[in-house]
Amino acid sequence: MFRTSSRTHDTGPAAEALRLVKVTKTYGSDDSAVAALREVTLGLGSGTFTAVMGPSGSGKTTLLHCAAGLERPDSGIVRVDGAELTGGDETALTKFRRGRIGFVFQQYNLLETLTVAQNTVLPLKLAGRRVDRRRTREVLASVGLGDRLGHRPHQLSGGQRQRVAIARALVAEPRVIFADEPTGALDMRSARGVLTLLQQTVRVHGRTVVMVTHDPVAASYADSVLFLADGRLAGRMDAPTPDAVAERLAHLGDSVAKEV
Ligand SMILES: Nc1ncnc2c1ncn2[C@@H]1O[C@H](COP(=O)(O)OP(=O)(O)OP(=O)(O)O)[C@@H](O)[C@H]1O
Repeated sequence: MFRTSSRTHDTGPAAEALRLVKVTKTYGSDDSAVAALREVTLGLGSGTFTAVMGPSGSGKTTLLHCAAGLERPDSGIVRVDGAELTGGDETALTKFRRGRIGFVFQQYNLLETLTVAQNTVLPLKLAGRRVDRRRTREVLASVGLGDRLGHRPHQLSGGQRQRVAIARALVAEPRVIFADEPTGALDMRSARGVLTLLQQTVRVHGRTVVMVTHDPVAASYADSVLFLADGRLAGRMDAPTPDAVAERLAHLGDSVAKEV
C-alpha cells in the first residue's frame, strides 16, 4: 500500500499537492542510455497552477508521467496529496491514479463511439464509482458544453473536444490535474478558452494543475513556470509574462547548446 506522510513533514503552511525528491529516470542502458530526469526535486502547493517548460527532449513529459504515476522513476520519491506513489504495487497505483489524478492530453484521447456525456463519466465507470447524472451535467455545463451531452467527438471542434477532456478530468474530483500540451493542437482562440478553464479549476475549484507546454503565452496563464534543461530543474519563474518566459527559454536553449 501507499505510505501516507504526516502533514507535519511538509515544508510550508499550505498542504503540498505534489512533491518530488531526487527523481531520476533513465531510458535504455549502456551506450544507448538517455538520462531523461536527473535528481529532480520540487514541491507544488495545493491550489496552484504550474507550467513546465524546456527545450525538446529536456524531460518535460517524463516528469509529468513520473509525477502522475504513469511511469516509475528509477529512484527518488513521488508524493501526490500526501501519499507516496513510488511505494505501492500496480493495482494500488492504478486505484490511486483514478481517485486523485486527472489527465488532459494534447490529442484529447476521447472514444469516438461514445457521446460527450459517456466519455466524461468513463473514468468513474472504470473506477467502479457511482455516476451522478446531475453532477455530470453540471460539470459539462461548467466547461460550456451543457447543450452537447449527446454529441459524439467528431461533431465537436478541437477546443470543444479538449473541454470534454477537461470535464472528464474534473468529474472524478481529482486533487491534481496533469495536462500535457493541452493547447498544442488548438487555434489561439480555442487555446485561450481552454487555458482560462484550467485557471478556473484552480481558482474556483481549488484543484492543482501541472501543465507541460511549449507556448510562452500558455505558460503565462500559470502562477509559476518550472524550467527544465537536460533532465534537470533549471529555474522557476513566478507571475510569468509571455515575454519574460520567452526570454528565459531562449537563454536555456543557449546554455544547453553550449554544454553539448
Ligand atoms: N520511452 C522512451 N524510450 C527511450 N527514450 C525515451 C523514451 N521517452 C523519452 N525518452 C527520451 O528521454 C528524453 C526526455 O524525453 P521527454 O519526452 O520527457 O522530453 P520532452 O521535454 O517532453 O520533449 P518534447 O518537448 O520534444 O516533447 C529524450 O531524450 C527522449 O528521447
